[in-house]
Amino acid sequence: MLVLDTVNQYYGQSHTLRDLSLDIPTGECTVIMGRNGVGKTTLLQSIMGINPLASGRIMLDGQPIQGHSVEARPTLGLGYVPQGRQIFPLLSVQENLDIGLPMRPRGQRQIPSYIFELFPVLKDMLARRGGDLSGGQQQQLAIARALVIDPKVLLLDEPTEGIQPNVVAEIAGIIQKLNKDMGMTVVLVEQKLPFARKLADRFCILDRGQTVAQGPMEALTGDQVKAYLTV
Ligand SMILES: Nc1ncnc2c1ncn2[C@@H]1O[C@H](COP(=O)(O)OP(=O)(O)OP(=O)(O)O)[C@@H](O)[C@H]1O
Repeated sequence: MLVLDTVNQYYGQSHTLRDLSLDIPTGECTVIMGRNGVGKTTLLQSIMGINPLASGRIMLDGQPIQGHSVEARPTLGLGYVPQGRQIFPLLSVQENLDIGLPMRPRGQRQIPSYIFELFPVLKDMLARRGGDLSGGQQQQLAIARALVIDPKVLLLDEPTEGIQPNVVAEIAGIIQKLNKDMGMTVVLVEQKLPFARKLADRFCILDRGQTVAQGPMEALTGDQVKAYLTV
């Protein structure tokens, strides 16, 4: 279980996450939703240690993780696919993947073979520069790169943003395999409601840095969608 307990975070004077508490159950897919600017990316970045907390605790399987540096968080089992993918455009696909290898245990520093089973397209493009891939292929590379460390929890920030519908369906299938077949805990920031409904077991809606609604996905009501999600 990943637990956020009364988390507060500021950018300068700007109070971005406000007493935010959230339980993310192991093995489930939890979607974080909310309008632009409510703090979804900040929440994921705080879990990854990119943004220091002003107060509150983040615990993974009962252990507080704030004491761990941003570099150490992946070794705790946290895989992160940032918004906008942020692959290295001038490095090859192989080099982008290899970046995670030093975080694997000694003696096991090779790309796990299941990654190429999930993303066969990447195997055919290992020598190609990341920047020469299509948007969908770059998103696949970003997910694959996060998987190199064998994460327990995979955090994905708007993985469908700017991606063609056929690739969105492919990415949905991959997330489902990771979550439902392999039991990986998934935290998904997503604005597209049908995609969220397809994948998520639970939802959490943020508004101005606070959790305003959460529960099983099927309990999300039309009124909540209207109040917090539609523009
Ligand atoms: N590095 C930063 N410095 C200062 N303010 C920031 C920074 N990053 C984000 N913010 C502000 O914090 C608030 C929350 O931003 P955040 O990106 O977490 O929201 P979001 O819900 O992910 O939005 P979006 O859906 O647009 O990605 C916004 O008002 C944003 O302008």
